[in-house]
Amino acid sequence: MKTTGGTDDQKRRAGERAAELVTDGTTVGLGTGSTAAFAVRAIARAVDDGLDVRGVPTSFATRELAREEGVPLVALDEVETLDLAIDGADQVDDDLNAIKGGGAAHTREKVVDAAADRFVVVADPSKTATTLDRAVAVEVLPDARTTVAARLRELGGDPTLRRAERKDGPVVTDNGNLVFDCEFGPIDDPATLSSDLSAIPGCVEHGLFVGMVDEVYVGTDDGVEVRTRG
Ligand SMILES: O=C[C@H](O)[C@H](O)[C@H](O)COP(=O)(O)O
Repeated sequence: MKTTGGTDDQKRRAGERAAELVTDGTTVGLGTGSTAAFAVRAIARAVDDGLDVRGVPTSFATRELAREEGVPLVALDEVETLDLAIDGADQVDDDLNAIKGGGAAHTREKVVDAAADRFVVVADPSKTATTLDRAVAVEVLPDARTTVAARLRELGGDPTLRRAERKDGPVVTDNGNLVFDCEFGPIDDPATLSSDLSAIPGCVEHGLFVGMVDEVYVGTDDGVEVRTRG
């Protein structure tokens, strides 16, 4: 379920600017998606030029990309903290709360992004909103999909099991789970919804990232707008 309306140039500007934050010795979380991919490629070029970094990939897809491009990698279970994480988002509000998971990678992304001293989202103008209102991705244990769907409806949501493209059946995440896309309409209180979703047994992780993002780099047609929390 991709929701972006931005251009590749906008995404490239955001990704490349964020990649400039990577300095010698940095352990950097490598986000997932089309915007974060520009940062990964820019980091790879810096590695070619001699930069010493360790990348922590947030998905199978990003691990493959980073390997192809030549970014040295370290596994998530080998790090306790990261210096920096650079990741995309499906939507970011004025308080820098975000919705992620359009590529079903939000569970590992949240682990990596939360462990980073500095978490920078790279985005294009189509991702910005005053109030979050996109569907929230909810990764669920396969056997818990019926009970979790019922709890999501009790919270006012309208969950739809994400279907795979070019495969019959549902999307299966890198962790072997399923994903609901859950419509809540405008989310006036992301913090409360985030807590409520986290409390559902069988919900592995959801795509609301509340109070986690330090900066958003929004690539525009002629530059990069930097938004900072607070
Ligand atoms: O699961 C995927 C991630 O959360 C992505 O970072 C998010 O969907 C944004 O992807 P894109 O930059 O391709 O719009």
